[in-house]
Parts: sequence; structure tokens; C-alpha cells
Amino acid sequence: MSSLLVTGISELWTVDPSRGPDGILTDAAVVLDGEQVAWVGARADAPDADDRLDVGGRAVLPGWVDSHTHLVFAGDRSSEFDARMAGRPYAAGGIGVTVEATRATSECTLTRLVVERVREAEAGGTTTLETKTGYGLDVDGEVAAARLAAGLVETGVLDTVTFLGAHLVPAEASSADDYVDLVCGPMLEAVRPYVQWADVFCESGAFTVEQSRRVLQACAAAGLGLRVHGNQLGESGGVALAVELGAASVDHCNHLSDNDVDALASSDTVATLLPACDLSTRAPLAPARRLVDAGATIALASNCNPGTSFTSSMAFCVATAVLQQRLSLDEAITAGTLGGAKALRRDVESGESAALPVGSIAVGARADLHVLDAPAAIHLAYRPGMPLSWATIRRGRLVHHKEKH
Ligand SMILES: N=CN[C@@H](CCC(=O)O)C(=O)O
Ligand SMILES: [Zn+2]
Repeated sequence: MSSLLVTGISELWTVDPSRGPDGILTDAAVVLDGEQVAWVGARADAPDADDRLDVGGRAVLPGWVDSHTHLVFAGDRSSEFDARMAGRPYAAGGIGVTVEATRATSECTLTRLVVERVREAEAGGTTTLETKTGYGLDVDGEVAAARLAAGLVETGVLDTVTFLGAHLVPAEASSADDYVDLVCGPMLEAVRPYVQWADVFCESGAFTVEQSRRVLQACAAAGLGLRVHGNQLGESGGVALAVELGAASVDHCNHLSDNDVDALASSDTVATLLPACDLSTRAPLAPARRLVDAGATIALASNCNPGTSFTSSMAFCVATAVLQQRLSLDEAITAGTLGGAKALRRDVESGESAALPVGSIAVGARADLHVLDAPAAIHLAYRPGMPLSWATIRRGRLVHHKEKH
């Protein structure tokens, strides 16, 4: 692969922690060499490269890091959404509708659906995607989803895969505890070659704290990193459990006690907030401001799934975080890039992964750029809902260009 010099940048949001508050550069340029960022600095000092891209006075950000999605699914839950808009509350049980549709869909069709969803995300500036199993809920179904997703990681379509066998107790299970035995035993063993992470839906209607702890401990013993869906519908104990077990991330965090906030602030567990899901379920928006003020690390993610958040738009999440959750633009962009990378332990500082770091534009990071069709990144919140992704470069390849469509 050749090198590329990117110029004409009005604002370069490096989101590079080593630059601290000086991370937004003007008159800057970037050189990409194959899949990696090779140089970042003043335009006047930029080295030459094989190819050039002049972005015409537009703002450039790291590609979004979407650290929480459920892309392996079939079927439609728009009538459930419709009922919710008429006043019916969200409940975990809706997951079963998607399980039925997903089990009835061929691997080939599911793969096509996932790839289409990833292409949509790329067109919105997303360059790193985690995805979860969790709509199989039997050994065959979970393995099929994990294998499919792992195949897409191999070809660079997805980045990392999470085992979410503990998403809901399926209708055919004789009891929740028997199902937990299955998840911790044969199901975990079968999916293990395909996944890097384990997650559990620790919530009323899904899994108790004790059941969640069993699942997470078994998965940690099998070498998986931990994530938790917690405190979405109430103070479920999921946040405390995630911190106790050293999970990389606890996601949702709508209902937090002061102890939860303190625990997050004094831990390495990232609080991943999912504002599109909060709006779609008419839940109280997660307390982003309170978490940041307390010193917790937050991420923003789309939670793209058919039940609670059928969007992969990270720009929508960032705009909501600024307009409604009272984050500054800097805090929201950082949460949607570096924060997501931290939640996946793929940030420039963690060094935990063999893969190239993401979430920042820094020498050695993966060559993932998002060029906005705007002279300044504040347009993300100033012009919410507008198609502001001008170009997306993922692993050094142009995967979206507005003017080529
Ligand atoms: N909360 C649990 N899981 C998903 C919803 C899945 C569904 O309803 O299909 C979520 O993150 O919101
Ligand atoms: Zn989720």
C-alpha cells in the first residue's frame, strides 16, 4: 500500500492524549502509510507522499469507535417501537422476537445484513466496530453468530467480537440457572475460538447479579475480557459488578447511585453511554455530565440493534450528548473516539492489543480518518441530523466519499 498526504484541513482533531488540551491543530497535515498514521504536524513541514488528498478546508477527526453494537440479527421490531411510542415501556423480553427471526435466517443472508450495516456505519464516519452475539441463545445459534462475526474480523469488516450468550433466558430453557450452566459450560467452550470479550445483560427480566457474576467469572477464566450491560432499567447492580470484576466497560448506566459514580470514577472501567438507545426507549438520558465531573472515563456508542437503538449514527450520539447531556463538543468527540477505544482496550496508551491502536490521529495509530463536510467540528451539534460525513478512511482505504455517490 502507498502513502497518502492529507492537506486542506481546517481543524485536525487528533484526540491524542499525549497532546493534552493542544490536540486540535490548524494548518496541519497528516501522512498515512498503508494502514498506519506515519506523520502528524504543521502543513509547512509535511513530508511528501505517493498520493495526495486535499480535503478543501474541512475538519478531520479520528474515525468513530463504536464499541457497542449488536449487528448479527434478522427481523424487524418496528411494531414494538411503535407500541413504545404509544406508552408501552421497554422490557428485555423483546429480545426473544429477534432470536426467533435470527435462528430462522441463513448464514449467507445474515452475513449480507451485517456487511450492509457496517457499510452504513462507515458512511457515517465509523471506522472501528465491536459487535456482539446474543440473538442465538443456544449453542448452535451463538456459535453461528460468533463464527460469522469472527470471519468479518478476519476480512477487516468488523474489529472485535463479544459473546453475549447471557442476553436473555430463552423460552425453551428449563430454568435461568440451567441456562447459566449452559452459557458457562458448553456454549462458552464452543464460541471461545471466535470471540475476545464476554458480556452479560445484568438487569431485571434478564440475569441477576449472582447469575451475571457466574457468567463473567467463567468467561474471564476462559481468557475473555469483560463487558456488562448494566443499570439500564434500574439500579441493577451491574455497574458495581463490572467494577468489582475489572470489566473494561459497563454500558447503558442510566440509573446510577452516588456509589456507582464513585466506583466508576476510581476504576479503569469505562462507562459507555448509549444516547440513541435512551431516546428510543424513552429512558432518562445517562448522566454523562455527572460522570465526567466525577472523573469517570466515558465512551459514546450507538448500541445498534433492532430492539432499542436501530441506528449506527455516532454523529447522532455525539450531537445528543452535546445538546441534551451537556457535554462539551470536545468531551463528546473524545467519548466517541478515544473513549470507545479505551472501552475496547485499543487506545494509543493501553498497549493491551496486538492490533494497531484506534481512536486518535497519532503516529503509529491505525489510519482511520473521518472528514466532515464542515469547516469546524462544532457543526456536528450545530447542524444535527445533516449528512456531515464527507469522507471516511478506514485502515488507510477510502471506504466512503460523499462526492462519489
Ligand atoms: N439491553 C440489552 N440488550 C440490547 C437490546 C436488545 C434488544 O432489545 O434486542 C441493548 O443493549 O439495548
Ligand atoms: Zn446492547
